[in-house]
Order: sequence, then structure tokens, then C-alpha cells
Amino acid sequence: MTQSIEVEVCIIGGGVSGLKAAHTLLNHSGSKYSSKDLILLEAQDRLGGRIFTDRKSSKLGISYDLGASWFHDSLNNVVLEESIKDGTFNVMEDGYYDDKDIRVFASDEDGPLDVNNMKLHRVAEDLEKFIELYYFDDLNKADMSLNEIVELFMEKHSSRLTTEQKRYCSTILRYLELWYGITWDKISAKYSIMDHQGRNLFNKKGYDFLINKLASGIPEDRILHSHPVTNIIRNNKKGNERVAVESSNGPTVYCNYLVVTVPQSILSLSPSHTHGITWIPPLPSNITDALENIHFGALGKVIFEFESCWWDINEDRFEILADSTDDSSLSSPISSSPESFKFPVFAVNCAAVYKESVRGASLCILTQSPLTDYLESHPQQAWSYFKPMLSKLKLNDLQVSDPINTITSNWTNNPYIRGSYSAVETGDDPLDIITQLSGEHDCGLIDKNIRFAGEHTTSDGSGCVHGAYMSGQREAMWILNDCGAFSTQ
Ligand SMILES: Cc1cc2nc3c(=O)[nH]c(=O)nc-3n(C[C@H](O)[C@H](O)[C@H](O)COP(=O)(O)OP(=O)(O)OC[C@H]3O[C@@H](n4cnc5c(N)ncnc54)[C@H](O)[C@@H]3O)c2cc1C
Repeated sequence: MTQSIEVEVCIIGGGVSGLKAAHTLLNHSGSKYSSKDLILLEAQDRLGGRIFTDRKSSKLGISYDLGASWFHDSLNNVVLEESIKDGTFNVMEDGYYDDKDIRVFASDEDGPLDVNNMKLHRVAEDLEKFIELYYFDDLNKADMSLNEIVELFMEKHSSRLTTEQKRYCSTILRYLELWYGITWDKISAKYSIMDHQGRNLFNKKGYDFLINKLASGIPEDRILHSHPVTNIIRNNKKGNERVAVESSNGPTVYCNYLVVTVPQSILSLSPSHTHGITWIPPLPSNITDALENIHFGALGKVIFEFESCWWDINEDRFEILADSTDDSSLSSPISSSPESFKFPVFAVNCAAVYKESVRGASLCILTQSPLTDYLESHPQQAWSYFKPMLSKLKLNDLQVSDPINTITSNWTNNPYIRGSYSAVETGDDPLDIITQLSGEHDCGLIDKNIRFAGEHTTSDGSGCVHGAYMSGQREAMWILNDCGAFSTQ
């Protein structure tokens, strides 16, 4: 193994943002860089980061994305748009809009709730508008948690609600827990309502198509797998290059430009942590303070496969409402199997998504912290926890059967990911970290040749694949402009 490598650009992290940065630097039509100018260091033995298509575990022949699986903001999603254009994604064959009106269940009813007659979705819309209006006039108003603002709504407006609406609407917004990966006693009310730019398109093809596409434009010897970066020496004095990057088992990389795409959860670790990165000199306080002002959620997935379907094959998704509980312990770490109905269930009906192609049936359930942490460490307890809730989906003449296979994500135990993505807790400032790391406002590091990319560094597509992708492109273009690498011919 060579002791050191000298390159123009070093990229840390082989998720979508790092790969897009590398791909752009090598393949942009005006770039003068060739493969010898670049190296990408990835800690794990595979590429993709939080994109992971599991093509092996299913007993039904389905490929499951255990990380990202939807194209969000599909009217304005550059990854989707470019993939349609280059022929790598066909919406009709590879995608599925799984957005029929959701079927909602509750512990005290046997069949689905008659949400239409109860006008539950309309009240939920009012609730969301109430939150928006509350902060509309004055964003400096004190933040509170999502459950607190729902209580406020109930105090003010419950006289306008029917008994049923009162019963179910008090928890209906908990579906947002399955967006942020944290429970509603933690979710910031101020930043809880999202503005979607288009429908969500489920990716049936497997998101690894994107990783493979990007990786195919980068020579294999330019990517070093299983190379966790341990030290970044910003003011390198040895050699000609300005930054030195050390990994636990590889050569020291000397480079002029560095693009750091490790998840926010890794940046937040102290240098003394086994998986922390030591910065020499340390990261300035404007960055470390911003990292304190934002949290990292833990969205997870549990997939149950069955011999046959005992629920309605024609429904896209199911929501099973949580019972009202004492919220004081909701987000505390779980040490033994929680009671069912403590956390809401949001389940994708894979039987509908993959209707044409497979035998058998499966349900993909999204989970939030702390349930994700618990189930990812105790996957054998997943069915006993979910069975009483999922039994609500049973059609009259059918029997609930036990699963023939259970597949769970493992993000919280992955030392290089440690959860899912940025999550805004009560009192957080989600924009600070973006301001510091996006490089758009000349904040962050004084060394402008050290760049950051990743889902946590952008407000456009924040937390999403397309946001991470665009951030990788952003940094590659910045470098190409800065070093004059654009060909003048
Ligand atoms: C369960 C789940 C569901 C999701 N669903 C969706 C969805 O439906 N749609 C959507 O758009 N987005 C979704 N996302 C979010 C999306 O997956 C991410 O926003 C995106 O993949 C992040 O890409 P990235 O390049 O920023 O980071 P990553 O993909 O995490 O890449 C960072 C890389 O850095 C590596 N790394 C870490 N430490 C080191 C080190 N010390 N040295 C070297 N390398 C290191 C990691 O191994 C990783 O490969 C989901 C995420 C999860 C977890």
C-alpha cells in the first residue's frame, strides 16, 4: 500500500452527494480534471450510504430500499428529471404513485375509520393551517413541540369539533413522526409543516440504480472502500497540497480541495469518539455551535413478508393511529418491548406497489426514534409489537398469518450513519448549519478549499436524495470554477 497519494480533489463519503461531486468533476464537459486528479474515501465496504437496496433478503423476490425509496417533490426533482431524460428511470414501469387517500385505523375500531364521513382529513388540514398561521406573523415566537401546538389547537377550537373528530384528531398529526424520524413531543412545531413540490413517487426499481449510474462514471481505482477518515489536517505544511486527510488503514491523501460529505451525525461526534473525525485545527465554533442547533432523526423500516395477503390489496398505504398516551416518556430510550399502539404505524402496502410482479405479499412499516433504535437492535420482537396493530387491517373472511420473513433496516447501528437524517427538534435552528456548510454565504470555514456536501447542507431538498445530489454538484461546480479547471477551448 502506498503511504501517500497526491490529488487535486479528495472526497470523503461515497453516498449520493460524494458520488455526484466526483462524477461531475470527472465528467463535466468543461472540466480539465482526469481520474488521477481525484480520490474518494468511503468508510464502508459498499457505496450508497443511506441509499441501500437490499436485493438478497426477500423470500418473495422483491428488492427493498431500506434507506431512501421515494422521489420527493416530484414536480421539481432533478434526480427524477435527469433519470427520465437519460432513460434510466421510466415512471410507468419503475415508479408508483402510492398516494391513494390513506386508510386510517384506530385501536378502538375494528374496520377502517370512516374518515370521509368524519371529515378527519379536513380537520387535519385545519390543524396544519393553524400551525402555519401561528408562526406566520412572527417567526420569532417561541417554539413548542408538535404535541403542544396540537393541544393549543384543541383548546381554541375543540368546540367546533365533533366527538369523533376530537378523539382521533388529537393524534392524527403524529404521521409527521414518520417524516422526521422523531416523536411529536420532540418535533419543532415551528418547522413541522412541509411545503411539498409535487407528489411522492415510490421508486420500485431500487435506488441503487442511481448509485450504480454515478459510480460507473468514476474509475474503480479512484474509490477506496473501507477507508474511514480519522484526521483532517487543514493547514498541512508537508508537501505541496494544502490539506492532508488520514484514514485508519490507508494512505495519507494530500489534496488542494476537500469535499466532506459524511453525515451530520458524524460531524457532530467529538474527536475522541471512536468514529469521530479530528480536525487540525479544530472546526471553528460557528460550525460546532450550528451542529448543536440541529438533531438527527432515526427513521427506520420493518418489512414483513407473508405467504398471502390478508389485508386489502388495493390500498396503497395504511395509517394506524396511536392511542393517546402520557407523552413524558415517549422519546425516552426503550429497554423492553413497548405496548402496541404507543407509536403510530405508517405502512406501505407492497402488495399494491408490486401487484403485477410478485407472489405473496408484504408490508413495509416506517418507524421513528426511539422505536427504530429498539427494533433495529431487537428485530425478532418486531412482529409481536406490530401484530395487534396490523391485525386491524384484516379483511373479514381472512386470517392474520405470521410473517414468513422479517427484514429490518439497521441505520442506528451503522457507525458511519447513526440514524437517518437531519431532524428539527423544538428550539433548533435548522438554517444555521446550512448557512455554515453550504458555502453559499461565505460562512463556515476560513479555508475555502474545504467544502461540505450532503443532505444536511442544503435547504432545497433538505434530508432528501435530490438535495444531497444537488449539493454534490454544487461543490464540484464551485471547485471547477475556483481552480479555473473549465477548459477555455
Ligand atoms: C430510512 C430512510 C429513509 C429515507 N427515505 C428517503 C426517501 O424516500 N426519499 C429521499 O429522497 N430521501 C430519503 N432518505 C434520505 C436519503 O437517503 C439521504 O438524504 C441521502 O441518501 C443522503 O446522502 P448523502 O450523500 O448526504 O449522505 P450518505 O448517503 O450518508 O453518504 C455519506 C457517506 O459517508 C460515509 N462516511 C461516514 N463517515 C465516514 C468517514 N469517517 N470516512 C469516510 N466515509 C465516511 C458513509 O459511510 C456514507 O457512505 C431516507 C433515509 C433513510 C435513512
